[in-house]
Amino acid sequence: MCPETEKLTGLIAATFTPLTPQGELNLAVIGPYVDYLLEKQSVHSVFVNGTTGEGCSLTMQERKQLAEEWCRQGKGKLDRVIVHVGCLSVKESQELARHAASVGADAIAVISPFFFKPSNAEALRMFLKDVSSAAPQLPLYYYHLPSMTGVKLNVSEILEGIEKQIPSFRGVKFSSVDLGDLGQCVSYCRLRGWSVLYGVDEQLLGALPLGVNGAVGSTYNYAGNVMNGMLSAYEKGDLPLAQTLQVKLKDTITFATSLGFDLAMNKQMMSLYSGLPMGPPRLPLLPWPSDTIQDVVKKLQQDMADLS
Ligand SMILES: CC(=O)N[C@@H]([C@@H](O)[C@H](O)[C@H](O)CO)[C@@H](O)CC(=O)C(=O)O
Repeated sequence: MCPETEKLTGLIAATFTPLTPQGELNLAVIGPYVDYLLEKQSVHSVFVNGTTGEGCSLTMQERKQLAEEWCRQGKGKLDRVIVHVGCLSVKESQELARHAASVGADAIAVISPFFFKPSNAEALRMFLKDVSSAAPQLPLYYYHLPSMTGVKLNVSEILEGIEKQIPSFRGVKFSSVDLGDLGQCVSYCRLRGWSVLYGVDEQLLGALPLGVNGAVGSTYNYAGNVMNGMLSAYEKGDLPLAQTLQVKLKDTITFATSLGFDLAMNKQMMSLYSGLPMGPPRLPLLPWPSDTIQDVVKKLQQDMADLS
């Protein structure tokens, strides 16, 4: 059974998946990637095989290899390795959940299936329950990302009574801009000692007064220092500084969006900014020309400079 779980706090990097130029997993990058996050970004936890990690574009075998390597390289260094195990097939999600437990992951997260979508909250709770039954000892987080899944059920509705069905349920990764639903979700989770992690990096500051415990996002791979600064400014009550730092990240994303920001661009930004070879995105995503990436990384460098 899943023990009581300490709350997840602070920034959690949604990791990119390093691929070779030929498009195969490049597991050798993960060791240096762990060190980069810790030493250069002061980010101490990771969320593996999620959207940023192209989890749904990877094979089962690749997802297992990545989960295993992140746990192996992160052992004794990272605070938490959370593995996303959501799949369209509940059986495959169970297999990944079982595997995550066997390699020492700290928690699992599950997105809603998005081809055949759950028709109501109960159907989604049943799906999550079946996944949890394969790894009952691991804390389970529901990963809410309606813009990508098209599953628009309110989280507050999904949470209703979920603890009775899923004893290992410990919270939500909330990647929606619906702050009303977020507030209700936080209120439900807080009463039960669970965590809510916000997933829209460019407006994290807006979610803090509602009581989110931490954040999972792609940009903390390269803007971790600045956003850690934003969190501590908020905690100290220095709102003008927190606002400045938050808007800096938004400025970068706005510029990237004007060029067509997507996961492929994000991944290439990470490679150029960090020096870690993340490699190409996987089809159907297409790589961007290098001059576009140079422009956006120049903007990122300007925005991050002298703020961290
Ligand atoms: C749709 C999407 O990819 N959202 C990102 C954000 O970090 C996003 O990249 C960021 O807010 C920039 O828009 C995360 O919520 C995704 C995430 O945590 C994950 O990779 O699982």
